[in-house]
Amino acid sequence: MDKSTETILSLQNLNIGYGNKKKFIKLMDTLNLSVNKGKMISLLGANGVGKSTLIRTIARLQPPLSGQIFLQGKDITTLSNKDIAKRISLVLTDPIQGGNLSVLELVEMGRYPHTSWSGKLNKVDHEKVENAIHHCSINYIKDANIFEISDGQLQKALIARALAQDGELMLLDEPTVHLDANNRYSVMQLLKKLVQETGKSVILSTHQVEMALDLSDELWLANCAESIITGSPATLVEANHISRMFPYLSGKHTMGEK
Ligand SMILES: Nc1ncnc2c1ncn2[C@@H]1O[C@H](COP(=O)(O)OP(=O)(O)OP(=O)(O)O)[C@@H](O)[C@H]1O
Repeated sequence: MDKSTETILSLQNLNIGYGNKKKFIKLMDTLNLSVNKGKMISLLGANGVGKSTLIRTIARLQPPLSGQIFLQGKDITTLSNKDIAKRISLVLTDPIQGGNLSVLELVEMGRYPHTSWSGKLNKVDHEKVENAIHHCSINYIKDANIFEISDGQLQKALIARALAQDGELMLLDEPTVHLDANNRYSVMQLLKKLVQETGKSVILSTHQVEMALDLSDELWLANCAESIITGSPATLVEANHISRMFPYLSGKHTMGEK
């Protein structure tokens, strides 16, 4: 099979939201989407539209209301937690639990789904950790404590942990939140570089519309009233979906003329 068209993720008739006996909130309806190998996808949409919920559902942190999710052809409900962790690397915005870790130790945690019960890292694990640190250009802080480094550096360390985990799919919920403009750009560029150099697929949620337009292979536009609209940035700009959803950008951003 041509690797570039290999489907890593497929969502089939997926409905997401929250439901219990008292309350039922459907956020996104009948999602039929797929992600190919080596693609960077940005998930855009207003506050509360359900971006984090979608990421959490794909990562199996919460169940869908209905429908199915396939990871490399396997229904995720049939996979063990360890299998999921080997296939999906997740970067959330939650504060890190775990106390007094160095950057190196944080990145090493990415290998835990691959180690035996002892949790001991072998030669391959150490190589993957070194590689991830190298790719993310954080060698200079690898011995620093994670509480001593800046938010931008920590975000890169978390991405390195996800890379060391070596899942085919990286899911990141607002990876640039709390970062200054330079660091937002540098983190998004890092993700782009990783997609190009490692062939991983990335889905990230963000409110950084312009950077997503510049760097993504595909956008998923989540809108309360409709199902997700997908396409390349150029296609979605041309079809006026971007100007309709983000009117503040009007006249400021058309593809190729910034
Ligand atoms: N555990 C929960 N139970 C019920 N409703 C929830 C729960 N968690 C989130 N919601 C609701 O689901 C909706 C979507 O939340 P979500 O965090 O997925 O949105 P989002 O698009 O990521 O928003 P933002 O851009 O602000 O981060 C919100 O209205 C939120 O209040």
